Amino acid sequence: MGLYQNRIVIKVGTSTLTNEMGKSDLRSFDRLACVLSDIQNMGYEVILVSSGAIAVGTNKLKMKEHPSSMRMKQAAAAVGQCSIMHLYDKFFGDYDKTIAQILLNAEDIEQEEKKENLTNTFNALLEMGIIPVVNENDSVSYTEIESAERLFGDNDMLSAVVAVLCGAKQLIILSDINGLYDADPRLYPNAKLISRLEQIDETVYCLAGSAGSRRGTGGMRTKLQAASLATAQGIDTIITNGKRPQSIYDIVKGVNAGTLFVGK
Ligand SMILES: Nc1ncnc2c1ncn2[C@@H]1O[C@H](COP(=O)(O)OP(=O)(O)O)[C@@H](O)[C@H]1O
Ligand SMILES: N[C@@H](CCC(=O)OP(=O)(O)O)C(=O)O
Repeated sequence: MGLYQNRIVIKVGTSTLTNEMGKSDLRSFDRLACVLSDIQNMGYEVILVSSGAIAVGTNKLKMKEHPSSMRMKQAAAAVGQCSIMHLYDKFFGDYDKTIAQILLNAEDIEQEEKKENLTNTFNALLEMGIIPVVNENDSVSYTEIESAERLFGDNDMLSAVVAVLCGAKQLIILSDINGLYDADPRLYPNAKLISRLEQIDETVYCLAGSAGSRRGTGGMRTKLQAASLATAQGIDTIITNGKRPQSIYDIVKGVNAGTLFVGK
């Protein structure tokens, strides 16, 4: 399949969009909107895959703890999704950009007709210079939240699925860490950043531990699975730090920042 050389998918995790107290990190939202708007002004087509609905909803509902039941998680996601779209609309609006919301479930990708509709919608939005903001439709689906048989797994996987569906040239996964290290730096402070990988095999999976913050899910393992799916379709995948979205300027020009998984 041919890839669109100017089309980029960026995924941002909960840990980048919320602070230690679980509240929305407004500076992160603003910085991200600024860089992505600027990148679009430079001629790139931008698709944003954003997590954060459950965490932001949990905060808005003033729940004392992260909800443990499925129904409360889904309710929190329904509330939080509104809030994050409101914030994106506000910040992207400041940079004169229009955004659109696309909420997906696994079956939307599995059925050929739905898949085609979805691709047409993405293409129409991008042609009009609109920035689609994608999340899993958590309120009607549980694949993301806790199913054992998961296609998306979490939003890392969803971002790879979207990158493949849209024929993006690059998938950029923004995390709360600079990239993949040779061990989890939270446990091993001397761990070294790996700047480039041609192959994702079992030895690489062995380096990946679980999520770093209470707010993130999946940790590096799900990012490796996403990179594996995307690179198999020729899509370069980069993990980099969401607190410094300015590195996206380098990444789109092919300059390394974080960890690059080379597309095959
Ligand atoms: N080998 C590794 N290299 C880098 N980070 C790792 C590694 N193993 C585990 N991690 C953890 O993965 C975390 C990032 O994943 P996660 O918490 O799910 O964040 P996000 O919300 O950005 O998706 C890091 O903060 C880190 O603690
Ligand atoms: N759809 C969920 C995403 C959960 C998820 O994958 O979170 P993260 O590991 O921070 O990307 C939400 O919006 O809360």
